[in-house]
Amino acid sequence: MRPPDRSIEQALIGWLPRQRWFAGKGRAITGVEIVTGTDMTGPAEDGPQLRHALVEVRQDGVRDLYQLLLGFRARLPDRLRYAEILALDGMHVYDAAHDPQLTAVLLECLAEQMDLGPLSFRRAPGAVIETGLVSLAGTAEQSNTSLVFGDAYIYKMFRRITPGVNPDLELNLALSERGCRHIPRLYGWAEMTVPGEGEGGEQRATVGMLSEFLRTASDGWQLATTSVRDLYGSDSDLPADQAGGDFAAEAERLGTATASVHRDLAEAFGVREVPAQALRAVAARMTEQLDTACAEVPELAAYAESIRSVYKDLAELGRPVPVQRIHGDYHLGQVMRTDRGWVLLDFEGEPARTLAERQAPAHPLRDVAGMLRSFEYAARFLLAGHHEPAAARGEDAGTTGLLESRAREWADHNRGAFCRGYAEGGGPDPDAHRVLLRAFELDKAVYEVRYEAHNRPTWLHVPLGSLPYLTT
Ligand SMILES: Nc1ncnc2c1ncn2[C@@H]1O[C@H](COP(=O)(O)OP(=O)(O)O)[C@@H](O)[C@H]1O
Ligand SMILES: O=P(O)(O)O[C@H]1O[C@H](CO)[C@@H](O[C@H]2O[C@H](CO)[C@@H](O)[C@H](O)[C@H]2O)[C@H](O)[C@H]1O
Repeated sequence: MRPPDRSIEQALIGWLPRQRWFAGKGRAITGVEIVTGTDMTGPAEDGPQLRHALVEVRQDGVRDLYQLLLGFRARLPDRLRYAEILALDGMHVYDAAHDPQLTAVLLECLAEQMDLGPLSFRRAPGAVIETGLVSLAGTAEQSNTSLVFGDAYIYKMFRRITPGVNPDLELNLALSERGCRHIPRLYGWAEMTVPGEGEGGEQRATVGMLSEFLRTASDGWQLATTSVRDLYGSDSDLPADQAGGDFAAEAERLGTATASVHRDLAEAFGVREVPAQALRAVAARMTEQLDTACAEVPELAAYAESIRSVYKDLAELGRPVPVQRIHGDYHLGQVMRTDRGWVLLDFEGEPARTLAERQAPAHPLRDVAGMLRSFEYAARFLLAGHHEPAAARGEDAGTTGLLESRAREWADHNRGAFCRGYAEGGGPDPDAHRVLLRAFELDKAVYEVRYEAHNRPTWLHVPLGSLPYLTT
């Protein structure tokens, strides 16, 4: 007999905060309710059973929806022990995302375009989906759970569910329709009916996306940081382009691929102009973010005046600027180099923003700024501890100065290459839009200061350490 929902809900209060993808960490959970439960396997005497669950989690008066795959087994094999949520009356309830015997059902549902209660599974136009592949749940630090099926597909199971079409699916669908070669091939998606705003309101929401698994790809962050290590380890007289492992040619091609995706997005969703006077509101929002960040991270205050003056330049730009759909959370961890060039992933936008904010059109140089910040991160993150006085680390000041200057050299060299590739690919030339680019880079750096303070305090020195450069 399966435990009653009440017992599962109770167990989830302790289990959810331990999950990497749970967005409400650090806030007390005041209630969990299984809003919909959908059996995805038939009743089996002995075998495991799969139930899809949408749960509402209440914290500080805020209600969030999360998607779970619940597995039920009378005997839990040791290999699934770590995924257990509850054991009651001889039945184990566990996170079935880790059970390939059950996740295989997802591929079947997608291949057959099944409708199961509130859930609908759909194939992308022209796609054929092979079933019977074994899945492995990704171990990456992620906001969602990804299941790799064989070496053919990756199913992204969105964890926090927001009513509406997820921008990742929305943009991937539009880019696929345009034949864009800088995204993984889209095979299908899953959606469901979820409670919406207002009394009795219901809406559809995207809950999963099946894409081509890029099995031979290398991730941009790994490639870039390998190049940085080569430079740190090389003879100090060798310039960045001769130190081995030079990343600049890749950075340039990445710039060109970015411009190509921006062009496809502009054609698919259109471009509109933001009048010059509206830039005051944009600058005011950036200033608000800065004030909040300064209150949380006092070290930022030393740069506040210089940052404000850049935002003032933006407010007074005096000309309209074009805006369009963009990636929205663009960094080296979101791009992969494949045998067909750079491929862009995860068009969801910054995880902490609302759906409306993530769907809002923006200037494409915001993405360029995001990637330039990422180059800065790649160059600086190995300087861990180098924000402390050299003597405290038993080093002389010369070593610190040398590493700092090598970091600057790597970042400048690759920034230049990326911007060149972006302009050559038809994007707005970053060099010709310095006010916009500087404001976007600083806005991102301020976001990162808060992000690191909340999520990875040992990385806080990375965005803080680049502020002297960005503010001069
Ligand atoms: N199509 C793909 N092929 C290969 N690996 C992928 C693919 N999509 C995602 N990944 C891997 O999974 C990681 C997380 O994917 P992402 O879409 O960014 O998920 P999340 O929204 O949870 O952060 C990526 O950084 C990449 O390493
Ligand atoms: O990938 P996510 O959508 O979860 O994005 C969030 O986490 C990122 C870190 O994983 C964070 O990115 C920051 O760190 C990266 C190196 O780990 C660096 O390349 C990025 O430039 C930097 O912003 C991202 O900001 C955050 O939204």
